[in-house]
Amino acid sequence: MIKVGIVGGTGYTGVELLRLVAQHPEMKLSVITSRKEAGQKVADLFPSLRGHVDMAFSDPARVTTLIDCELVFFATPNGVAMEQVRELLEAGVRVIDLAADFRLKDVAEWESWYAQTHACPDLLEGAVYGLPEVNRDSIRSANLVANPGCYPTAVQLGFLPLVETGVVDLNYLVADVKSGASGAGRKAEVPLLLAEVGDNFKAYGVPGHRHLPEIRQGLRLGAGREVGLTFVPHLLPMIRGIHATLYARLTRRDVDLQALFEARYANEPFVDILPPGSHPETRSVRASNHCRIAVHRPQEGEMVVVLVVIDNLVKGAAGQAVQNANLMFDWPETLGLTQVPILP
Ligand SMILES: NC(=O)C1=CN([C@@H]2O[C@H](COP(=O)(O)OP(=O)(O)OC[C@H]3O[C@@H](n4cnc5c(N)ncnc54)[C@H](OP(=O)(O)O)[C@@H]3O)[C@@H](O)[C@H]2O)C=CC1
Ligand SMILES: CC(=O)N[C@@H](CCC(=O)OP(=O)(O)O)C(=O)O
Repeated sequence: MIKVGIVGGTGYTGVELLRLVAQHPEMKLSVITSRKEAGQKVADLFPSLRGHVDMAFSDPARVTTLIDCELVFFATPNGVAMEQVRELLEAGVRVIDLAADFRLKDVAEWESWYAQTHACPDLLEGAVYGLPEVNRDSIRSANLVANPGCYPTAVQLGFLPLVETGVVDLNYLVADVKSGASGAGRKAEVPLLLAEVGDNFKAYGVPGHRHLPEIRQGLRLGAGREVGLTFVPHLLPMIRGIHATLYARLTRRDVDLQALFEARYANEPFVDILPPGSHPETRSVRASNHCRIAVHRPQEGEMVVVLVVIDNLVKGAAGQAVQNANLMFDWPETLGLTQVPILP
């Protein structure tokens, strides 16, 4: 078993990591941090973990045992991991950052979207973008993995079969994506109150959302050229789940889209291409690491519509991080990730 640390264990992705690490046969939780809850027992704060996690939160400013871990997950806000990663890497600790610090290769682009100066731009080149369906081999040998964002996971998995094969107009891709409120993190903010999110529905970030450059970077690499993308996120009155509706114009009419998607993901343990005519639901992936995709060509016209669902906290964050860890430590890729989704 390897020793695992989690920095930021009281957020939604940190608690989801705790749930998954507690069930993982090769990981032993060694450190879990929180500034606000330091000294508190994890199971007192999160009773669902009673009997599974017998440990207290440590103050990240005082903890010295992270460097004794083989693997540290950062489930912290953007800008935290980049301040600490160098020391961990130099001590031989492998790191998976669930935030965005190492996702963009272009430091100027990162600094303009995240409105911060990057603390270690020299580490960007060696960091591996942790989308296993694209970078599996590089992830295996990576010491620093940038876990993708939740929206970027759904949008890239849905568009990649189309852009990699060049069967759509790459100048006009449209991603209309909806997220549950847990995507915004566990914080006390008025827009996240039940009376604001509940029985309500709205778009946000239309002029520009920080996931736009991340998605564009991934699609550009898949297509081998720049892509034009309109990305519009929405906040749904539900807790978990992302639903992406993706639109593109076909440049080839003779393509069998169902066969294309099935072939692209034939060996992927967590990507499920649904039968023709399907409409995936977010609850079909709730609390699981699966991504379910349906591809449509309405009225046999020139538009392709791809529907993608993931759980933002699992395939969109903590589950994907564990999938990456499985690759890094040469374990079966599905180890500890075989949970069946929860219905209803
Ligand atoms: N929610 C989601 O669906 C997804 C989130 N992500 C990303 O994952 C990261 C975590 O997200 P989420 O769990 O939602 O966030 P939360 O806001 O819910 O939790 C953040 C956690 O980080 C800790 N923290 C905050 N500031 C610091 C700091 N300066 N140093 C150390 N610890 C700190 C907090 O605890 P305390 O303040 O007590 O220290 C808390 O445990 C974010 O970068 C987010 O963008 C990625 C994909 C999906
Ligand atoms: C619903 C909601 O608010 N979602 C978040 C995205 C979540 C996320 O985790 O983004 P990073 O990992 O890139 O920080 C948002 O739009 O800001």
